[in-house]
Amino acid sequence: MVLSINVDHVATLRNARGGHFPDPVAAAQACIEAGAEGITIHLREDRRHIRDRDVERMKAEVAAPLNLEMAATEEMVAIALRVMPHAVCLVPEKRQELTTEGGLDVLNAGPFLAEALKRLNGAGIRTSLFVEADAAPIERAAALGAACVELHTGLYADAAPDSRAPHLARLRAGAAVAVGAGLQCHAGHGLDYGCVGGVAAIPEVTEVSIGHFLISQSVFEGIGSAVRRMLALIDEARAG
Ligand SMILES: CC(=O)[C@@H](O)[C@H](O)COP(=O)(O)O
Ligand SMILES: NCC(=O)COP(=O)(O)O
Repeated sequence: MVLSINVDHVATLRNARGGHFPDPVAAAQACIEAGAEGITIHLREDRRHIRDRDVERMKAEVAAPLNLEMAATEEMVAIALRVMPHAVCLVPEKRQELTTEGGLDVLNAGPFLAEALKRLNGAGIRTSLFVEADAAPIERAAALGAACVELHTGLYADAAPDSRAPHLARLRAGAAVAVGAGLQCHAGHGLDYGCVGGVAAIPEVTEVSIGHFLISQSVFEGIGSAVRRMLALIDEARAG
């Protein structure tokens, strides 16, 4: 299972003072040195954390697959085709949201989503749609030509531990639908030490993106320790 670390909130801290540190690129390099196999960044339309220069530097200076999360807009597609990250994950964005609140409304998406996927696929970029773990959006993602889906794990992660079972069952079922539809199945949002194991134990899930909790935990134990601890929990869960 690939652990891709989302370093958005290193940029949040950097932007708090408008300076140069902490540097999200240095954080990404530290994550890779600690054993993470990918980096995820979300270039939001409002640039509240990751900025355009961060995207360019992450591609140029970090020797690991870069997964660029972005809205399905002309502006973002043009940036992706210029920077050429390893992967793009199309996610929903609402200006007023604190963080991503759910999966893309794939079933009601306009024609631009299919166009964006065609252009990104055509450039050789691995495409993914961030979706709820339900058959209809997953199957629609496959029909639209996405290579992957990333299952939104927020409801599972935010649930009280003794209430997670139905959310995990939904993720398991969604992962099976995804692979059955010929998609690579990834997962992410809100995962922490306490709940990552349930998702990591889903055999069809081949990549998880983890950011806010791990960067927050880094404040107390350092980024290398947090990455190694998360990897150990993932490995333990995969081993069953
Ligand atoms: C799509 C998703 O769940 C996250 O990767 C997203 O980046 C969250 O947005 P913030 O990083 O702005 O919280
Ligand atoms: N797509 C999920 C991601 O990149 C990280 O989400 P979070 O762990 O910051 O909630």
